Amino acid sequence: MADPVPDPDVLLERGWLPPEAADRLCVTLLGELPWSVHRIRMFGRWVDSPRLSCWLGDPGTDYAYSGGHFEPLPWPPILAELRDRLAIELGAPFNSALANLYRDGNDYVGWHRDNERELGAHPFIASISLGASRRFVLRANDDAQRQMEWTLEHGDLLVMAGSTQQYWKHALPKSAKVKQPRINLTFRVVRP
Ligand SMILES: O=C(O)CCC(=O)C(=O)O
Ligand SMILES: [Fe+2]
Repeated sequence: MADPVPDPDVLLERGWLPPEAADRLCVTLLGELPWSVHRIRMFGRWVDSPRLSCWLGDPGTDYAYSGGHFEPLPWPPILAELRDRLAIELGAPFNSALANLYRDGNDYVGWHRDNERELGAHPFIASISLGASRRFVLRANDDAQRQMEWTLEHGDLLVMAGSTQQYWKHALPKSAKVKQPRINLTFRVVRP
């Protein structure tokens, strides 16, 4: 019999950012990041990604995902500070981040893995949630019935590590009742 798929290597720290810091970050990023619609490739077609995004990072951390290619925007000070705190606490040399803005519950991210070659064999991803609470779901690649989910809230930190991207997909489903925006920051280590 094949080895069972390991559980995802996920850590959730509620309220990692205190409410006032999370509020300030959310308002600043909403107003100041140059949000845009990324074009991604889905089932062989180019489509608008169903959310707004902004790719940030050190020079040279160009990132190719879903068929697109993105040059990073330099770190705004408020994000450089957050990156440094995460790097120290988690012991990971984060050099880039994908910021996502879900304008309301109609915006979403479909099932995917963050397993691009640039992220290495065991991608280490630290994800900060700001604004509206949204469901975040993990599903085993080989068994759609095997799922786990969390409601990510303002100020939460979620870390995905180890073999999570190898064996599990994740998604942030639509939610008709959500009327408020949510921002998500996923800090990553991109190798040349
Ligand atoms: O918004 C989230 O919590 C997840 C975003 C995500 O999976 C991604 O940007 O790769
Ligand atoms: Fe992802």
